[in-house]
Amino acid sequence: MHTFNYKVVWILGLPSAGKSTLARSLQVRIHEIGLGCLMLDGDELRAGLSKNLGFSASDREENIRRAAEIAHLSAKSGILSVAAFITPQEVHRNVAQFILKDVPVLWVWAKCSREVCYQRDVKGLYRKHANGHLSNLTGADGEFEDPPSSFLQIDTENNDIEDSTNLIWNQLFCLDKPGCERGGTFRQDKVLR
Ligand SMILES: Nc1ncnc2c1ncn2[C@@H]1O[C@H](COP(=O)(O)OS(=O)(=O)O)[C@@H](OP(=O)(O)O)[C@H]1O
Ligand SMILES: Nc1ncnc2c1ncn2[C@@H]1O[C@H](COP(=O)(O)OP(=O)(O)O)[C@@H](O)[C@H]1O
Repeated sequence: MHTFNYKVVWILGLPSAGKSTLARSLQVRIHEIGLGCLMLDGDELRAGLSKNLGFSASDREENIRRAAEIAHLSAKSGILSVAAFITPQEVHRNVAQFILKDVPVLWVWAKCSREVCYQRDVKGLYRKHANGHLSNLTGADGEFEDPPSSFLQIDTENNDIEDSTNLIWNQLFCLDKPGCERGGTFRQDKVLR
C-alpha cells in the first residue's frame, strides 16, 4: 500500500524554469510504483480546455481556476494530480488555494534565475519577445512574484533533474512505506539550495 502525503503537487515558476520537466519526471516515478496520476500542464490545457484564453492577468486567473477545479475533482476521486503552471502572481495562487482549500497540496517553486531561463529558452519565447514578436511574457515584460517561503523551493539552476525530483518525491511520499527506495536513496548530505 502506497500513501502520498498530498493529493495535488502544484509546480510553478518562470518559462523554462523546469516545471514540465519535473512534472514528467515525477509522473515516471509514480508509474514506476504502479500508480497513476493526472498531469495538468499549462501548454496542454491551453491547447484544449483553455484554448480561448490568452495571457492577460484575468485570462491567467481563469486558466488557473479551471486547472484547480480539475485538480479538485481529481483529488475527490482519489487520484493524485501534478500541475505545472506559471501561476505568476499571488492573485493566481490565491484562486487555486481557495478552490483547493480542503485538499492537501504540495506547492513547489521551480526556482531558476531569469538569466538561466533566458539561456535555456526551451520554446524560443524569450527570443521572440526580444525580437518584438511576443508581449506579456512572464519573466520579460510580464510579472512574476516570488512565492512565500512556505512553498517548497527547488533550485533547478544548480541541481540536476534527478536531485530535484528526489526532493519533491521525498515530500510527496511517506518515506516509511515500501516503494520509497528511490526517495530513500536521496543524498541528504547534498545541499539543495
Ligand atoms: N506571453 C506568455 N507568457 C507566458 N507563457 C506563454 C506566453 N505565450 C505563450 N506562452 C506559453 O504558455 C505556457 C504557460 O502557460 P500557463 O498556463 O502555465 O500560464 S499561466 O499559469 O496561466 O500564467 C508557457 O509554457 P512554459 O514555458 O512551460 O511555462 C508557454 O509555452
Ligand atoms: N533541475 C532541473 N529541473 C528541471 N529542468 C531542468 C533542471 N536542470 C536542467 N533542466 C532543463 O531545463 C529545461 C526546462 O524546460 P521545461 O521543463 O520545459 O520548463 P518549463 O515547463 O518551466 O517551461 C529543460 O531543458 C530541462 O532539461
